[in-house]
Amino acid sequence: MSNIIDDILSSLKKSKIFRNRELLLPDYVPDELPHREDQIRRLVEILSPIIRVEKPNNIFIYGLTGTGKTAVTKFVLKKLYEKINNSFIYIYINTRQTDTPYRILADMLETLGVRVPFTGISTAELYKRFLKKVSELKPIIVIVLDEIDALVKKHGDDILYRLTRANYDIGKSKVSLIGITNDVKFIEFLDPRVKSSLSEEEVVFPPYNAEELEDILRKRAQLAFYESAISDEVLKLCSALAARDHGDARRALDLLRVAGEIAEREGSEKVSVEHVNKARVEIERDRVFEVVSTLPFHSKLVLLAIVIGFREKKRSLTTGEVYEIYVKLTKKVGVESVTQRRVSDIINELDMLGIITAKVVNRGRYGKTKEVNLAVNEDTIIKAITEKDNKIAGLWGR
Ligand SMILES: Nc1ncnc2c1ncn2[C@@H]1O[C@H](COP(=O)(O)OP(=O)(O)OP(=O)(O)O)[C@@H](O)[C@H]1O
Repeated sequence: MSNIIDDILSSLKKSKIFRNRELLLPDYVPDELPHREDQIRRLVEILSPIIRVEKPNNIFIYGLTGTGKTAVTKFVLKKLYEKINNSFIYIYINTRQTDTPYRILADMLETLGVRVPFTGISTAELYKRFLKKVSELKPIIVIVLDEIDALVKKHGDDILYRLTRANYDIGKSKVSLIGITNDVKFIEFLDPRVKSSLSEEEVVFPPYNAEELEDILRKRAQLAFYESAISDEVLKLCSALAARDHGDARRALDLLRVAGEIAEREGSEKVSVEHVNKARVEIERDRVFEVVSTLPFHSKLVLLAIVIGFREKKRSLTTGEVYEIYVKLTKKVGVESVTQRRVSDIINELDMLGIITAKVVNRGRYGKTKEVNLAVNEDTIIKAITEKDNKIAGLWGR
């Protein structure tokens, strides 16, 4: 047994592919961010009052996923901090991970050096302590709230409202906010006062095109891979695939990294086009697994109804057929069913997630219905539904 482990460890140690694989991981902030010069310049200009210890305007940053919003923001703040660290402090919080107003305030206080018990104090009290600490400090406080749509969808915009009011509450201009989101529609749902305060300045991150992605990948690959392990063909393929997807640099980097990992597992000395294609399948399978296994209970049942209907009828299904099978499943698991209207909404949600396709068809005097088809591998769906949910696993005889 220990021989197997030693063998694997020593083969990993002597990677022929990666010089430094970590440089391709999503959290790594590279020292160069090609094709984001405009956004970097804008952010530096907006933040420049901190040099004089004056509060910069609040900034609202938006753009699709993987367009470099987080990387650029962290990069700019880190570089500014290296140069002028006595005039400001910055706090970065990803509100999808730190997902309650309590934890957000607690994290902010802890970054400012104030210890906070895990529970036992109210959010209002924490906010008061935060204001007190901020007004005592000399530097400007820049707070980055990444993925703020996640926070607002879960907890409303109360905490944002408080933070946009912080300067009034302490009677000094000390706190600057940077809100980041990839959900452009989200801002419309904000309280108008929060909205206008947060978007004193707006910075938009457009998607990358294939050539830009290729430049980005090439720079990252030079550091992460041995020169002999990577080819132009592979870089071009990863960029083209990610550009087709909507110019997502994260996806391009993931493809390249996973292709490298597959090449390494197979003992190859070079990443090939075939490795990239295998990486595509592996990433898609992981994505489907992640999306499906975290669906709410009734959405899982609806999806299972679609899989069962498909196996029986071997053709696309109507919403009515899906509903019928779904109701039978709810009886089997002993839960109350939701309405047909809600099932129809769930079908739309599954469509938006890319798990199924639901196309409206006109059936003449029978009115309109939807043609429901599966868009991803059936076995991955079943595995994701049954592995994480005992109640549903029973239906499948596991
Ligand atoms: N111009 C660039 N040069 C090098 N790497 C980049 C560039 N833009 C993005 N990346 C890399 O792509 C990945 C995704 O970028 P980032 O997390 O900044 O995207 P995002 O716009 O914040 O996405 P999301 O909205 O999904 O959080 C990261 O690994 C980042 O380092």
